[in-house]
Parts: sequence; C-alpha cells; structure tokens
Amino acid sequence: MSVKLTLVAACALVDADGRILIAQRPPGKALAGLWEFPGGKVEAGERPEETLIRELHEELGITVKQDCLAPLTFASHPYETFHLLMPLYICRRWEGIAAPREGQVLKWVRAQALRDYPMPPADEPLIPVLVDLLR
Ligand SMILES: Nc1nc2c([nH]c(=O)n2[C@H]2C[C@H](O)[C@@H](COP(=O)(O)OP(=O)(O)OP(=O)(O)O)O2)c(=O)[nH]1
Ligand SMILES: [Mg+2]
Repeated sequence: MSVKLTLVAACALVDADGRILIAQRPPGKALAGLWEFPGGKVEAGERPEETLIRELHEELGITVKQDCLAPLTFASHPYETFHLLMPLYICRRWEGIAAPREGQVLKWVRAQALRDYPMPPADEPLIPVLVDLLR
C-alpha cells in the first residue's frame, strides 16, 4: 500500500475588519461549489510560500510579499485518491484589490460565519483555529 501525498498551500487573507476571504470552487473542478481558502498545489521545485505568492496573483490579482505570509496551522486529510497535506498561512498585508480572476465567487466573511459556507472536509478543523485567532 502506498499513499499519494499532495501538498497544497492555502492562505487566510484577513482584512482590516478581521474578515477572511473565501472563494467558491467553480463548476467543473473537483469539490465544485465548496468554499475554500485561496491557494493551490505546490509544483515541483517550488517552496510553498512561492506557490502562494504565485497563486494569489493568478487567482486574485494581488501581490503578496513573502514576509507577510505567516504559518498558522495545517490540514491533513485522506481523500479517496490522495492524502492532502495543506499548510494554511495567514496574511494581513498585500497590494491590490482581490478580484476573481478564474471565474470563482469571492466573499469576505467573519471567522464565526465560516460555518455557514460549506467547505471541503479537509478545511473543517481549520475553522476553530481562525475563530479563536480572530474573535
Ligand atoms: N486551494 C485550496 N484547496 C483546497 C482547500 N481545501 C481542500 O481540500 N483543497 C484541495 C482541493 C484540491 O484537491 C486541492 C487544491 O487544488 P486546486 O484545484 O486549487 O489546485 P490549483 O489551484 O493548483 O489548480 P489546478 O491548476 O490544479 O486546477 O486541495 C482549500 O481550502 N483551498
Ligand atoms: Mg487553487
């Protein structure tokens, strides 16, 4: 037996009011319709921070500096076909205005309200961490 480990870097962008950005996965993608933290798969040769800087620019059009990415927690979740290992960073400073660049719907929500948005099962344990941090 062997497990396929997939490394995904994700980010909780937190605005001045303490709200968090979530994005709805577009139709056609795996887990379509669920709300997620922006981010994506770490590609060969990339550091996770580089992945996030790249993904946040591709998906949202914002510019993030490595110094503004702080490790917060991580998800470890067995999906059917792979095991997801997903470090979650937090970022409170960036340049530009986050806008949907890949057909996703964006929403800024309070940590307590994350429960109202269905997220992938891997994300469930991350919510209390954000609630504690931003209460
Ligand atoms: N970005 C992100 N991915 C998540 C979260 N929770 C979760 O289970 N995932 C899973 C869904 C996918 O299997 C994987 C990330 O894949 P993705 O489709 O976003 O990857 P990507 O941005 O590199 O996009 P693609 O080029 O592969 O289409 O991690 C989350 O909160 N954010
Ligand atoms: Mg992505």
